[in-house]
Amino acid sequence: MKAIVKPAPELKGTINALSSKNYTTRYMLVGALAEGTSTLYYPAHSEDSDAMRRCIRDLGAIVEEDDEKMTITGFGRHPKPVPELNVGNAGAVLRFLMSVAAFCPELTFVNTYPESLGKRPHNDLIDALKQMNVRIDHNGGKLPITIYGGQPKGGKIKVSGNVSSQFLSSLLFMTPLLEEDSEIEVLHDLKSKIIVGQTLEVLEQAGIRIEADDDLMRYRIPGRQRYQAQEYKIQGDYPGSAAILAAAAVTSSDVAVHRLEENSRQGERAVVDVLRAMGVPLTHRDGIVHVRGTGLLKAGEFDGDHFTDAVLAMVAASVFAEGTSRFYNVENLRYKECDRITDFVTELNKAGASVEERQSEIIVHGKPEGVEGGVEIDAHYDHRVIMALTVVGLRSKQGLVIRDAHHVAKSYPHYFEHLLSLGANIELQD
Ligand SMILES: O=C(O)C1=C[C@@H](OP(=O)(O)O)[C@@H](O)[C@H](O)C1
Ligand SMILES: C=C(OP(=O)(O)O)C(=O)O
Repeated sequence: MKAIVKPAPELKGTINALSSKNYTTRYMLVGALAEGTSTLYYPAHSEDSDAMRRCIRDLGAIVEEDDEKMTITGFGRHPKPVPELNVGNAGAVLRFLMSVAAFCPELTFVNTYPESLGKRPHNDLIDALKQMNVRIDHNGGKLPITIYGGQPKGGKIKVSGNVSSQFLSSLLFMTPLLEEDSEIEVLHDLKSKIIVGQTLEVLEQAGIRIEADDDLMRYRIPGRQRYQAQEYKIQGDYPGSAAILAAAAVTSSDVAVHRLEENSRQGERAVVDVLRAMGVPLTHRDGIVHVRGTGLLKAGEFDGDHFTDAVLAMVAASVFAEGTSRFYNVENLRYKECDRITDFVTELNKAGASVEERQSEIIVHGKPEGVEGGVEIDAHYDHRVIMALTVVGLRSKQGLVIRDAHHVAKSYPHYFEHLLSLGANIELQD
């Protein structure tokens, strides 16, 4: 699908935020690891959540759904020994299930997105699982990956945290089910640290006990635990909503996004403060972020690791700010659906923005007068590139054509529909 994004001077209306992708994958997983029946209210519906649902079903969970809820009868620590799983393009789903696969005799994760997930590294998790008596065949740390499990062992486990927090989260979900107690030590830095808080929150709700140091670098996990079947309610998604808020910030707007809890543990909640720091007029109360945009923004300096999945949307907003903005501590954006520094900066500059890259920074020289546009953008298989470039297109002189825009469905299938409902002028062509 091609998205032809035309300039939109004004956006107006109300959106219900989609449900959180990162909570949905976690609640589905803990539902599958429990032995009774859990209920998830308002789970997300997107390619990534579909991937988790498909995989836990393949592994033996019974999943039933109606319009508002999903019930999951789990398999506990006894997944069905299937030969193969297809996680689509979902990094978190792959990494969380690699540890679960350690309970299966032989399971291959296939490579269906060679240009995206197929390029992402998983060595740090492979190294950790090897310490646990799990044998693994892999393609230089990448897909396809075959896990020969059966008898995983706890004990002392070291895992590096400087590429992705998902490796640590994966081990935190699996180690409580082991016979032995475990101690996990995180080596190097821990990137996307905030999201590990979401993992610990969900584990606690599922009745799992874990002792974590305050800096989240060491954990003590008693073995022989059982996940409890529970009821979970999924909150609105900040990372996806960040793109809608950025669109409202760069136009003349009156846009309210509902279902965004003020006290959420999603790191991307920080976008409210980032936009405020850029001078965007907004309020946040009763779960509603209300932007009354003027299109005037000022530059700022931000530690992007605090809101990793919303950095691209905030960079897109800063393209129109007065002054130079700096997003630092973002090196691990290079290991996501595409290289979100080099690939994204290339597309922004193609659109007429003035953006520079460093190994772990994105530097934006703002153009309050707008960018030229009038070019075709490559989506690089990345939903967040698509959402962010759409924001840029809305304030370009000649619009932008985004190729392969259907990849937006990885996390936010209704993104264009939501923007259209606010009055954006976007044509979608198959
Ligand atoms: O744990 C999770 O669900 C996620 C962790 C983050 O990845 P990294 O830890 O690789 O930064 C985030 O970007 C991703 O969308 C989801
Ligand atoms: C990086 C992302 O997801 P994942 O790592 O789960 O593929 C994302 O949603 O932006």
